[in-house]
Amino acid sequence: MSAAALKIESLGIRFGGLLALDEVSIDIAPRSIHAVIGPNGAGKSTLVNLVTGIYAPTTGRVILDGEVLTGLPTHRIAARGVARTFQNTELFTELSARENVLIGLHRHLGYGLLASTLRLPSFYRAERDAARRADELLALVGLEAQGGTAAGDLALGQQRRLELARALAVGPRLLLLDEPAAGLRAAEAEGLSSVLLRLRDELGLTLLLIDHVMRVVMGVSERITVLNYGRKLAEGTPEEVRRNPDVIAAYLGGSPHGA
Ligand SMILES: Nc1ncnc2c1ncn2[C@@H]1O[C@H](COP(=O)(O)OP(=O)(O)OP(=O)(O)O)[C@@H](O)[C@H]1O
Repeated sequence: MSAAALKIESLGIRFGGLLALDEVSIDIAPRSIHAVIGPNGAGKSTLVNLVTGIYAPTTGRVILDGEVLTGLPTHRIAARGVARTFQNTELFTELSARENVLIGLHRHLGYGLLASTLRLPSFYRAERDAARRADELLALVGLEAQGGTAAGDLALGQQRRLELARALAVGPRLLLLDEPAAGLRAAEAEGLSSVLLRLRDELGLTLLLIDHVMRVVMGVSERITVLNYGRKLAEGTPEEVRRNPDVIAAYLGGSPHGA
């Protein structure tokens, strides 16, 4: 897996009369964690939906390692190595943690209906490899002891890490995270932060992180972009952003949780 550089160029989208994102440009270095923060309705989720191809922009484009993603269908963008997690976890609660990861792996490996129906040797080999890979991914997110536990029985912090493991099953180079720390207790948020750092440092992933939990954002990000009313309000290191008077003013009305 090579590290991915993401270039967001003058990206904009209009929903009827509302300019939800107004010509926003962001450069994200390979193998880095870049956060996008901003008050509710600032355009953060819209940005993720534009990068993953769910929405088509009114202006601008998204470029991953020199290749233009804008205009490609979502599955082609995913095939280029872009994965995401959602604000609300989308786990199969009745299935075990390991099975949830295996589903992600099967979708990705797709060893073929013929091999699986006829139980060809390639099927068993693929199954064995998938089981090993699922356990590796669970260990990576600190859930090695929870493989057999139903996803619905895991604590919220564990469920969020399981979502990460499942997203990793498709072998992404760029991971987009939509509020992974929302609602987590302090210790859980800390556990999540250390997993995010591992994904960057051990897997060499590039991460675009959206979150309101400032402890996590400030603790893991190299750079932060602040959006407000669809526009870029500020950008810089966590320290620069924290001291920026425009950012402080934008947050005065509704201070970010966990700040
Ligand atoms: N599909 C859509 N149709 C119409 N308006 C939309 C659509 N998606 C988002 N919007 C509007 O675009 C603006 C930006 O929304 P978005 O969800 O991106 O904000 P956000 O920064 O992610 O907010 P939050 O922190 O609450 O998740 C909002 O005013 C929202 O109502």
